[in-house]
Amino acid sequence: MSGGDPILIWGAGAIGGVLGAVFARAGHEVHMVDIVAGHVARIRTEGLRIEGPVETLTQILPASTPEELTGRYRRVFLAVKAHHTEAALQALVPHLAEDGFVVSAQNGLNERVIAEAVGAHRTIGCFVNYGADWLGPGQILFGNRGGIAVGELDGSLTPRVRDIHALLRLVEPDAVLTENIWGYLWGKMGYGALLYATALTPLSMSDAMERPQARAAHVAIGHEMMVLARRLGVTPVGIYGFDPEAFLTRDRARLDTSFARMIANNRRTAKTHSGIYRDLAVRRRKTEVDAQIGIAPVLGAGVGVPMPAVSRLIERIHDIEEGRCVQHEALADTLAEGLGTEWS
Ligand SMILES: NC(=O)C1=CN([C@@H]2O[C@H](COP(=O)(O)OP(=O)(O)OC[C@H]3O[C@@H](n4cnc5c(N)ncnc54)[C@H](OP(=O)(O)O)[C@@H]3O)[C@@H](O)[C@H]2O)C=CC1
Ligand SMILES: CC(C)(CO)C(=O)C(=O)O
Repeated sequence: MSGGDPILIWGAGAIGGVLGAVFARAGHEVHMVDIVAGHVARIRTEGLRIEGPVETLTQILPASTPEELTGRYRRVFLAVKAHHTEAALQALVPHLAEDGFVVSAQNGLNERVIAEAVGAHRTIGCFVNYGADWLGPGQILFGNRGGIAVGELDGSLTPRVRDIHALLRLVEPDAVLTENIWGYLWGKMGYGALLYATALTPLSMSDAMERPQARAAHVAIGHEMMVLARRLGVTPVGIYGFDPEAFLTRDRARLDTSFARMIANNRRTAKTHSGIYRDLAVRRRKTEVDAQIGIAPVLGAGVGVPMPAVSRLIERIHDIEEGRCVQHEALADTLAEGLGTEWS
């Protein structure tokens, strides 16, 4: 057994499942929590199987539903979808030790919500970009390696964040310990918004990003996000080929390079479609849109940054969620039309 306090993973799906299985394989004591009873049962009997091109492993782990869980934990990873964060926290907080903290292994700015619930001093920020899919009870596809960054919200390099960084390096050897976690989270807000645009289509992420007809919309969406980040005083960090400066300045050559890199990276993954696409087309359920990129237009309104293309994107995702339209190859193409923000 490796040193350190036991680790609680709250949300044992694609992201949390990979974390828990890899930590446990390295000898850490890990407890998994999930609301899907059949998944929990499989994890503690036959084990959690991680499969795909990155690596294959099976770990039998202690696991519970939130109702079954007992005890208090110091090291907690939260890996539920962004719109489940508040509900998860309600059940999680009684299990958080006095000196415990929650690491958000999620997309979006959930650190704000977690800090509201448990205090900023008990919240650690984390950016995750490896690709994974929950395939069924006890079974997760680890589709591709991807960036991970972890940092305290105030940028300080504390012993506990160094400890979490060391853990995350078990999953991604190049995981970064950062003094600018908000920069990574906003980099992913920009890139993530593009993934929402790709999910308006049935195409793979790379095919959707490659369509010239969608380029103006993609640029407008990324631009609005990066203008907002800057207005909020954040310096976004480039991730997975997404170049914040290219989207901020809309420099054509730099954008071409950025798109080429995002497309090439997404061609190398066994996870061809985003989690958003899977929610819409495979799992047929609501996406994280409101809790993830939906907060951007609200923040934008507060600081005078209009976000018309992002707002249209959010409306289109709602249209699909609520059955008013279906995914279509050209659905993203018109998002920037007539806004005067077209890229030329
Ligand atoms: N998958 C990926 O490749 C990536 C995902 N992310 C982000 O990581 C986060 C997690 O996503 P992902 O792992 O894909 O999601 P999954 O749906 O695969 O896993 C989340 C798990 O948490 C469960 N859950 C929901 N509510 C609760 C609750 N209150 N208490 C305990 N468990 C709960 C879910 O059940 P149910 O399914 O019934 O809701 C599900 O089993 C998201 O923010 C996502 O955007 C970031 C980078 C890549
Ligand atoms: C596609 C991916 C893994 C980012 O690369 C993602 O964040 C998602 O599926 O939501």
